[in-house]
Amino acid sequence: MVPAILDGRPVVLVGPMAVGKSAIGQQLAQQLGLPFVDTDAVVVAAHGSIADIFAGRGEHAFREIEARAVAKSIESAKAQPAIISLGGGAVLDTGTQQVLGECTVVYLECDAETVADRIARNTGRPLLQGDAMERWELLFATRRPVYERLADLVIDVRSGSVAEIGLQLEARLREHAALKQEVEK
Ligand SMILES: Nc1ncnc2c1ncn2[C@@H]1O[C@H](COP(=O)(O)OP(=O)(O)O)[C@@H](O)[C@H]1O
Ligand SMILES: O=C(O)C1=C[C@@H](OP(=O)(O)O)[C@@H](O)[C@H](O)C1
Ligand SMILES: [Mg+2]
Repeated sequence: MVPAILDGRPVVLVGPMAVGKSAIGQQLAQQLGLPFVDTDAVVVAAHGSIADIFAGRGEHAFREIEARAVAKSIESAKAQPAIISLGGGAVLDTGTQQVLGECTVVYLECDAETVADRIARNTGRPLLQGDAMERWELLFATRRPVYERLADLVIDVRSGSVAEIGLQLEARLREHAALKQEVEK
């Protein structure tokens, strides 16, 4: 049976790099007893590391592979409910934007100050080579309107642990599902 909190739709977490999409998605899935799908992990399992794909085949090839992984993951989550976290740039694909119209999209909202330490610790992201913070801020500025436009729910992740934000997100999803049911009555 599909849990009422999902409202029949896959829940998909979006937002810029290092805001916690993977960690909070995993946490939420665990709370709800649902499978968790990280589309970056789907890509890596089939094609090797993201850094190697960027280096060997370029960003364009990565985006094509990513869009297919996102579409497949969302399609299967319609039949077999799951929580899905995307990579930060997946929302740029117009096909993905369309598919997200059939999901509950959660935008994790953050700022440069909060992610600075996490970005400094993890140097594996190909798009953050060089001055990582400058690159992050530039990417965020161009992508922010897309995240905002696609979002059904916006969660402020500037404070709180992964566990605390997971519980907040669960409460917001319940509220959202209940409101939708009320409107559809
Ligand atoms: N609210 C949080 N508090 C502390 N650490 C966090 C929080 N959210 C994420 N992290 C940590 O930040 C790093 C990046 O998180 P991750 O989930 O990989 O981000 P994303 O998938 O958005 O790039 C990970 O080490 C994760 O454990
Ligand atoms: O923002 C991006 O363009 C990217 C974000 C990464 O995922 P996270 O947002 O989970 O770090 C990963 O998909 C790739 O390095 C590209
Ligand atoms: Mg991630």
